[in-house]
Amino acid sequence: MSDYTDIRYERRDAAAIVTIDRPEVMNAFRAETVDELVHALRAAAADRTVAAVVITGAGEKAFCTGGDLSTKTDAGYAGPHATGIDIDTFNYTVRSLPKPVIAAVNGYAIGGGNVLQVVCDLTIAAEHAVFGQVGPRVGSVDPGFGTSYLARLVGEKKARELWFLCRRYSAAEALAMGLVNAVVPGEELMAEALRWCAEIAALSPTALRLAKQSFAVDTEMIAAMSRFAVSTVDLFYRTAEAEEGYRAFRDRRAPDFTDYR
Ligand SMILES: CC(C)(COP(=O)(O)OP(=O)(O)OC[C@H]1O[C@@H](n2cnc3c(N)ncnc32)[C@H](O)[C@@H]1OP(=O)(O)O)[C@@H](O)C(=O)NCCC(=O)NCCSC(=O)CCC(=O)c1ccccc1C(=O)O
Repeated sequence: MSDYTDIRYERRDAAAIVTIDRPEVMNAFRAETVDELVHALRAAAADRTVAAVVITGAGEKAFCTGGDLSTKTDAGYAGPHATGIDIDTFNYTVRSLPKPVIAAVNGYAIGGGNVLQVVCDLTIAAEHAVFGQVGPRVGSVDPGFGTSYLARLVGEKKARELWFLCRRYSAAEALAMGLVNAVVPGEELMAEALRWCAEIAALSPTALRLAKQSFAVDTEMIAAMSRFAVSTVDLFYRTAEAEEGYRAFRDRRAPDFTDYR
């Protein structure tokens, strides 16, 4: 599978650049997008000339805005996996990839799009990037990497604030709370990501692989929770409460959850 429809895969020196290419929906992912991301990441893992991977979004507005709500049905996202979208295999592939994966956040990183950058090893954000969780507004939740692992990055209080208030945060705020590693002007984002890849390319690949694996061992319980969450979230997606969330987004109105309190 290299005739991708939803992503682009490019090589630049020792870097592999994977771009989510769905700007018409702010780079939201559907089932095919995630399957293609997994395929591209596996190709980068197998290619000995690749030292590091950069994941970014097409255009200047959005990195990724999570699940594509236009593909969501009353039984969850349209697609072949438990919740429709195989986000669990994506998370596993990033974590098990024996090379650093860098998120280059070029705009909105919202919902599952923020979790996507959270799962990456490193994140560089453009100054205009915007971060946030929106699940409780659109009838979704991402337990595991979206909650506990997020709390490892930003602390328990801040992680709960992200989920319980569903606010948006600037790149400067994201840097201050430990959600990203660095912030650069938008026009310098890819050049900076490629500089980081070049630095990585000069280091011992085996030392990097072992370091990455050792980080992952420590959070395997969270990975297991995320896998379990795919089943539980699947059940939640089938409820009228979840349906109210995504329908409200589509209808461009505020959701009304009063019947479910
Ligand atoms: C990102 C916004 C805040 C930007 O707002 P604004 O600048 O006002 O632009 P808009 O006019 O809203 O958007 C422009 C255009 O893009 C479309 N769009 C944006 N986001 C999406 C989306 N996610 N899906 C579909 N379409 C989208 C929007 O409709 C507009 O199109 P027009 O044709 O021009 O009308 C704002 O757009 C926003 O809040 N977006 C929604 C973000 C959102 O709710 N995302 C889903 C969150 S839930 C989630 O991601 C869970 C998915 C997931 O991770 C998962 C999936 C499956 C199994 C497990 C999991 C798991 O959670 O682990």
